[in-house]
Amino acid sequence: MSRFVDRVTIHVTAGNGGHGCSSVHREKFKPLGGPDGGNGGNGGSVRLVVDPQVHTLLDFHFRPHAKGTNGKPGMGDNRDGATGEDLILKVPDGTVVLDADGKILADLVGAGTTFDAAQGGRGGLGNASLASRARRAPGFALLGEEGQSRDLVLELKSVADVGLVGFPSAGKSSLVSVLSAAKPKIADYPFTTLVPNLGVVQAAGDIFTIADVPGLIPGASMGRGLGLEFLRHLERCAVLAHVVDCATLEPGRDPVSDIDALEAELAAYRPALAADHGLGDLADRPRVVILNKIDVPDAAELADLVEPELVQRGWPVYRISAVSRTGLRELTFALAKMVADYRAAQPKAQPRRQVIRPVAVDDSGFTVVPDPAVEGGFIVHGARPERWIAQTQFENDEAVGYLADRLNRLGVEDELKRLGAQPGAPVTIGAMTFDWEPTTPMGEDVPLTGRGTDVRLDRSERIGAAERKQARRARRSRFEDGDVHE
Ligand SMILES: Nc1nc2c(ncn2[C@@H]2O[C@H](COP(=O)(O)OP(=O)(O)OP(=O)(O)O)[C@@H](O)[C@H]2O)c(=O)[nH]1
Ligand SMILES: [Mg+2]
Repeated sequence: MSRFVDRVTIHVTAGNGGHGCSSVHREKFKPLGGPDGGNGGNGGSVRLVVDPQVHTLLDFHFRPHAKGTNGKPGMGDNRDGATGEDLILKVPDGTVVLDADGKILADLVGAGTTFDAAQGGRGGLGNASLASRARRAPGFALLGEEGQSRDLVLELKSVADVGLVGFPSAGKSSLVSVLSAAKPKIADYPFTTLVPNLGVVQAAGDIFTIADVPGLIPGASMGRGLGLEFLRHLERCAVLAHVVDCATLEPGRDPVSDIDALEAELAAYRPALAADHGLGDLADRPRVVILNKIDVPDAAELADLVEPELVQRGWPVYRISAVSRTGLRELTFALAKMVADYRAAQPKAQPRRQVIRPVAVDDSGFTVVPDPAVEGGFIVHGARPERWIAQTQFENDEAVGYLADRLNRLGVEDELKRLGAQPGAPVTIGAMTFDWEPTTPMGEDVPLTGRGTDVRLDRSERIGAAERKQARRARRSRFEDGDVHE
């Protein structure tokens, strides 16, 4: 029996998007055939998928880092880069996903249930996709976005069929060790068991699992002892079995009062996931009472004494000894039958194809706030402007011009103006701070340019047709004047 790992922190990183390509189509006699740079491929995401074949989180314990494949960059000739492959992490049924702060993000129940752990970065557009009427041959492409990266905590509640409930040293671990191949630690001091052990029990054709959990003491539902830790593991058990120590010499304890004390704890426990999949309250779970240690003479007598009262409560009672291995056969078959009955009574679990995604946030807006660290500076917040910054090749003037246009269209410029930003003010968006140069000198309209460089970045030095004509005329007149001989 492998170690039963039930809580692990994993670091998931999705693949980065591939960069877009900036390329110009070339062909014989057609040297400038228009932009043909392809788009970068999207990065691969990381997904958690419930697989009924997986029973522990052990793998994650050894390999806590998971990364999706990067998207490939776009290429010339309109070839798009390949999409990165998604990384599928198989998790056991009943895995609870929490963020690093302990907030529950998802409870994965049912084969095939999927959780998007990290979203792959979008591929950047190539210059072919960026071409428009106003910008016929863009000399730049967009960069691929980085893949999402985050830490997640995976928690597995033992999804055992039978959960053992009992005071410390009642013999729970001993029982699991004789019923299954599991070898939990057994000792005569309380709280020997600190993490639950799962055992697989075979009863003729039936197989069921049994969870040996830490001992329970009064006050556990308030967190005493290993309290809540213990109760958490019982939430998904189909059958609860009280393991009672009939040989205890502690004053004030006897089988009936032990059971009553533990029942009170079960009743007081508010399952964190009570409503989630119709398991109902712990109180509704079928019970069985196991009177242990009857190899001790006094214990057998005590068992005789209390058995009628327990039977009267409607609970099946079994007398066993884990040490001398008596009464185990009947107990095993009885538990197998209770589990089978319970399973049959449950609505059939449909294989679910549910996909759980982080709630989509509205990313259309943006806000501009004064920068507390810099006098006269501003910070622009917003998913889109921040994404655009990440997509921009800042060494390329055209790309910067395109970014400026996008920000302008979104209204960032207007908002900066409204807040009284002065030209040259340091403006921070995402990881980038730059001096704000209004793209439109206040109040003036800039005509759209044709292809190539944006006029606003670089005033054109090219000579217009009118100027050429004038120059020709000037040359001709000089020639007629004979100046040409000089
Ligand atoms: N005589 C006798 N002793 C037993 C029997 N079953 C368990 N014990 C003893 O009781 C002590 C406690 O047994 P464990 O199996 O560790 O008890 P536990 O309920 O798992 O205890 P915690 O893990 O501390 O909650 C050990 O010394 C066992 O040898 C039994 O049937 N007869
Ligand atoms: Mg134990």
